[in-house]
Amino acid sequence: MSIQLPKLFESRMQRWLGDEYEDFIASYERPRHAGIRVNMLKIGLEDFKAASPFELKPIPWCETGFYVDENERPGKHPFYHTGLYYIQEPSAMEPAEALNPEPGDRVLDLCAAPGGKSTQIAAKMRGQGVLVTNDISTERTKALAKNIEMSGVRNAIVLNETPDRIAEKFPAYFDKILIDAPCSGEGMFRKDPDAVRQWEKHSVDVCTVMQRDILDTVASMLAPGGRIVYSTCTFSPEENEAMIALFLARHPEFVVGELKHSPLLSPGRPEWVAGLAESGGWLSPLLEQEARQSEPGFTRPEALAQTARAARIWPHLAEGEGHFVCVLEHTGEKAARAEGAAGTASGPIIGAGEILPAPSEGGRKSGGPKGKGRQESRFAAAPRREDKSARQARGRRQDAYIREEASEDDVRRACLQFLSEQVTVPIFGTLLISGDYAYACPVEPERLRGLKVRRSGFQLGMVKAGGRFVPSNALAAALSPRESARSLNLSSSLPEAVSYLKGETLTFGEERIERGEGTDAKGYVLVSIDGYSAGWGKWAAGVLKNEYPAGWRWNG
Ligand SMILES: C[S@@+](CC[C@H](N)C(=O)[O-])C[C@H]1O[C@@H](n2cnc3c(N)ncnc32)[C@H](O)[C@@H]1O
Repeated sequence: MSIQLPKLFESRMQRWLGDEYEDFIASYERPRHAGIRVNMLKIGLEDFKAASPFELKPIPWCETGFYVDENERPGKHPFYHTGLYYIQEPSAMEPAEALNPEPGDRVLDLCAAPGGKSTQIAAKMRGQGVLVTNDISTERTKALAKNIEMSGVRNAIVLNETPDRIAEKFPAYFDKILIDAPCSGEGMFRKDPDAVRQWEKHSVDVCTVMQRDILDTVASMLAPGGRIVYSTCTFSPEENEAMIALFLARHPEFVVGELKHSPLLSPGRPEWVAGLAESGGWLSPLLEQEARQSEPGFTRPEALAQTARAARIWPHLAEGEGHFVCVLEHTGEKAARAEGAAGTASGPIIGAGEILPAPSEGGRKSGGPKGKGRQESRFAAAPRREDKSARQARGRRQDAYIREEASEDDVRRACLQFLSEQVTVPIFGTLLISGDYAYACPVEPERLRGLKVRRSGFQLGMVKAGGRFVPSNALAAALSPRESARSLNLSSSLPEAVSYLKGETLTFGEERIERGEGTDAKGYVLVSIDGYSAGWGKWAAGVLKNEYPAGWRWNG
């Protein structure tokens, strides 16, 4: 066998799988499976199938997921840069399917980096509702923010926090929570040789402590009647069935929900936990202690039996790596949420030329723009009255822009001005200014106070020296060409697309810039590839200055 599996792992699997072990171990000789998931925020499924440069084979448990040949290098196609798909391990597509987020939901993805499941959740939410996506690792939230933005997500906040600090700000808030838990990673041994190196005797023990704490904290953030999906990419029953059974013992207000099983999604294995408990010595110290303390703990047959309703994806039974998924339903009654609550389709918009109050949790506060007509209108930055001292202060600030930070009002004004000139659709949320950056925040900004926030919402842009507003690439990626006052379409089959993605300057005449009548060709242009937005360029006198961000560029 080319992969050297840890001996202890082998003996544990042999013990649990019995006759099935030979098939299981033989799967390590077969190649791993690569997958992509179509981003429905940017393209419809049928359109993608028609345009796909790759041969696609459906992934049975995810309608938008497809197996692709890794040798076709899906990361090296212009469509990848336009966010039309996300490269994702096929089994990893199941947890967000089980969570089933819907437009208007409030969703937390707690352990989210680098963002595979968050982008999947966001696509299902269709830009409506609130997605809080978080990871405890500062470094990993950089990739998370980038993936959220490249996918054109408009309703996400990216946090870099511990679960308990989020819980302080969002008690009983979320309708749906995904815990893609840190785990011993046994299911990833075939895909990632590093996972083998990192696995050691104590991995399972260490992970169970983290998982237990995360589950308990998350329970306090779920609204009555809500749903938690707990997933791992490991086989060990301590981190899966036992973890769930103990959670049920501590939280009788939850039951394990049904999952669509198929020959490819196998049921959970409660009998392994019962066997563990009886034989002793196989449990992590934490679980042994818990099982004793929280009598009847997972030895309660009824709680343990529920874990059969969880699902496992096995590499010898399905085309995917090892995964465990369990739905936990809160048995409380769902409270009705008032129409117009934060982030929903009828919620407040920014860009109407006034500073809107924070969105209320239960519905719209007075003072914000109201009515359908208002939402359909273009942005119009209404002039605001400014007294003499404010005018003088602004004048001084503009003189000293290079040395001084722009004030909140400057950023707000510049942002609204830009939106009114460039963007032809409303944007939902409260305009929140953080340093030089402007965001459309989908929750009451007060909730974010004191938290480590990487993105306070949909990043619209920033103010640079001289008071110049520079739109973010997040904004570009989320808009369609017709939502921008100027746009330029490049063809994926011509070298110009890759030139743009490499950050090169393009030269062309104004006739290629699509724009409304009376709109000057000079200015910010939304650059798309085959009709799907990628980023900004700034055109003047036949030259398009490339604004595609360095960190997103095509390498090599
Ligand atoms: C399995 S990975 C997540 C993969 C991600 N869900 C995706 O689909 O791309 C687990 C993540 O949990 C994060 N993590 C570990 N402990 C955590 C904690 N206590 N709170 C939040 N995140 C945590 C890790 O940094 C890691 O990024």
